[in-house]
Amino acid sequence: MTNHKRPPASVLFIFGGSGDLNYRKLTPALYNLFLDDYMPEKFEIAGIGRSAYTIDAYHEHLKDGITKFSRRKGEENGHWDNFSKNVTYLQMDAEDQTAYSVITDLVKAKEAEWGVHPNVIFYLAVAPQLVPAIATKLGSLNLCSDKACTRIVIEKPFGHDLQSAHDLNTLLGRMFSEEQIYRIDHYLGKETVQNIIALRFANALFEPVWNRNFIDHIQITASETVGLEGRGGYYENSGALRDMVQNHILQILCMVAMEAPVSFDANEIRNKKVDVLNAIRPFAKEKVHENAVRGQYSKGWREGKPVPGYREEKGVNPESATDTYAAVKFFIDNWRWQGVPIYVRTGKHLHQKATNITLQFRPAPHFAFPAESGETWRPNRLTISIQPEMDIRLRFQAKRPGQSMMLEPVEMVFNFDAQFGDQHAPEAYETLLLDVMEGDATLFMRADQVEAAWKVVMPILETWENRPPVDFPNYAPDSWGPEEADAMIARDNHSWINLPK
Ligand SMILES: NC(=O)C1=CN([C@@H]2O[C@H](COP(=O)(O)OP(=O)(O)OC[C@H]3O[C@@H](n4cnc5c(N)ncnc54)[C@H](OP(=O)(O)O)[C@@H]3O)[C@@H](O)[C@H]2O)C=CC1
Ligand SMILES: O=C1O[C@H](COP(=O)(O)O)[C@@H](O)[C@H](O)[C@H]1O
Repeated sequence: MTNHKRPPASVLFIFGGSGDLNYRKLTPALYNLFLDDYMPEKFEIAGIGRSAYTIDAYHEHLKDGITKFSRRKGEENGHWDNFSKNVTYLQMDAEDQTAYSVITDLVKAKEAEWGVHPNVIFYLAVAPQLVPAIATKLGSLNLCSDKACTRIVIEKPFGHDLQSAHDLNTLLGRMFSEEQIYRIDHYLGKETVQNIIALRFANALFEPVWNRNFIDHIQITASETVGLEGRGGYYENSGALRDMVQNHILQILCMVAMEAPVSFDANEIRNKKVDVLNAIRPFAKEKVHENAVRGQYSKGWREGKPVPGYREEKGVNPESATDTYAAVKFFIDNWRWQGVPIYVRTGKHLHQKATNITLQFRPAPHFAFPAESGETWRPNRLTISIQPEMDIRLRFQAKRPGQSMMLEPVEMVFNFDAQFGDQHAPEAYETLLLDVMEGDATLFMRADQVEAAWKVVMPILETWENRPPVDFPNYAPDSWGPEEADAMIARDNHSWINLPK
C-alpha cells in the first residue's frame, strides 16, 4: 500500500529504446520507481529504435540491464512480469515522418483503455544530431500543443557551443513551450547534490559564514578513473570542458553559490541559479591561459594493467587535441563572492573516482595560543562529498588531550549511509524521471540557464580551439592530472585538495 502520491497516468516514449542509456540507466530507474510504488497506476513505456526485437527479446534485453546495472542488482526481479507487461517496443525510423502514426495510435489506445487523457512524455535518448529532426516531427503531431500533459526530455549534450544551444532552444520553442521542455543534467538528480540546498537553506548555522568574509576559496573536483568506455566518437567532439564543466560542474557551483530561494518553485530556484552564472566573471581571451588548464592522458598503467593513451582509443584522431582534463579558476562578481577564487577540475583516468566540494575558511583573525601549539594548525574546511563517498565533513581544531595546549585538526562527519542506510537512496535518473511524470521542472535546466553556462565556457573553448596544445599528452593515467594545473593553483598559494581514498 503506497502512502505517497503517484504521478498521473502516463505514456512514456523512449527514443533510443534500444540504446545504452536506456539499457543501463532509464529502464533500471523506471523499474525501481515501480518497485517503490512511484510509477503511475496506469502507465505504458514504449522503447523506440530501428533494431528488430520481438517483444520477448526486448524484455529479456531490458531485464539483463536491470540485473547488471540497477542499484538493487536485480534481486527483486520477481516483479518484472507485472512491470514488463506495460513495456512495449516500436520498431521505427525516427527520421521517417510517416512512422509517427504509431505514436498517436498508442496514445489514443491507452486513452480509450484507461478512460483518462494521459501524460505523454517523449524522452530523446538519442545522439544530439537526431534531436532536431525528432522534435520537429513530434511537433507536427496533434499531441504537443497540450501544454499540461505533453513533455519532451532532452539528454545531454545540449548543444555543442553557445550558438548551437541557442539554435536548439529556438527550434524546440517552436513546438513546445518552455514548461514542456525538460533538459536533463543527471547530477542535479543526485541525492547528495540536492542535499546542498538542504544544508545551506534548512540550517541557520552555515549561511552567516557562507560568503567572502569567511571563505578563503572553494574547490570543486569531479575526477574519474575511467576512460572513454567505448564513447570515443562522442568524446572526441566534446572534451572535458564541454562534457563535465559546462553542465555538471557549473550546476554544482550554482548550488554552492546561489542566494537563498524564497520558495521551492521551479522558476524561483532556477532564477537564483542563473544569477550565479550571469555573475561569473567573463574571461578575457588573453587571460585564459592563466585561469584554465587542459590536459590529455598518455598511455600508462593503472593497478598493474596497461592503459592505452587517449590518442590510441577507438574513434579518436591519433593527433587529437581533445581535452580529457580541464581545470578552471572562476570568480563570481557579486557581493557575496567578490574576490573568492573557485577552482574546479575534472578529468578521465585520474587517480581516484571522487566528486566533492570543499569550502576552505579564512584563518582565525588572531592566534592567541603558544606558537608551538599551532604546529599542526589547519584552516577550517567544510567538505561535501557527492560520490562515491556520500558525506559532509567539517574540519576544526581541537585540543589534543594532555597537560599542554596542543592543537590538532579533527573532523565532524555526517555520513549518508551510516545515517540513513545504503539501500534505498534513489538514483539520479529515478528522481528525474519521477519529476518529469509529476511535471516538476525544478531539477532541470531552463533555456537561459543552458545558454548562460555556455557563455561562461565559450572564451576558454574558443581560445583552446584557436591555439592547439603543444604538450599533449601531458598527464599519466592514475595521476592527478597535468603539472600545469598544480602550478595554476600554487600561484595563489593553494593546492588541490585530494581526499584520502
Ligand atoms: N550512455 C550513457 O551512459 C549516457 C548517454 N547520454 C546521452 O544519451 C543519448 C543516447 O546515448 P546512448 O544510449 O549511449 O547512445 P546509443 O548509441 O547506445 O543509442 C542510440 C539510440 O538511438 C537510436 N537511433 C539512432 N538512429 C535512429 C533512428 N533513425 N531512428 C530511431 N532510433 C534511432 C538507436 O537505435 P537503433 O540503432 O536501434 O536504431 C539507439 O537506440 C546521447 O545524447 C548521449 O550523449 C548521456 C549521459 C550518459
Ligand atoms: O555526463 C557524463 O557524466 C559521466 C560521469 O557521471 P557520474 O554520475 O558517473 O559521475 C561521465 O563519465 C561522462 O563522460 C559524462 O558524459
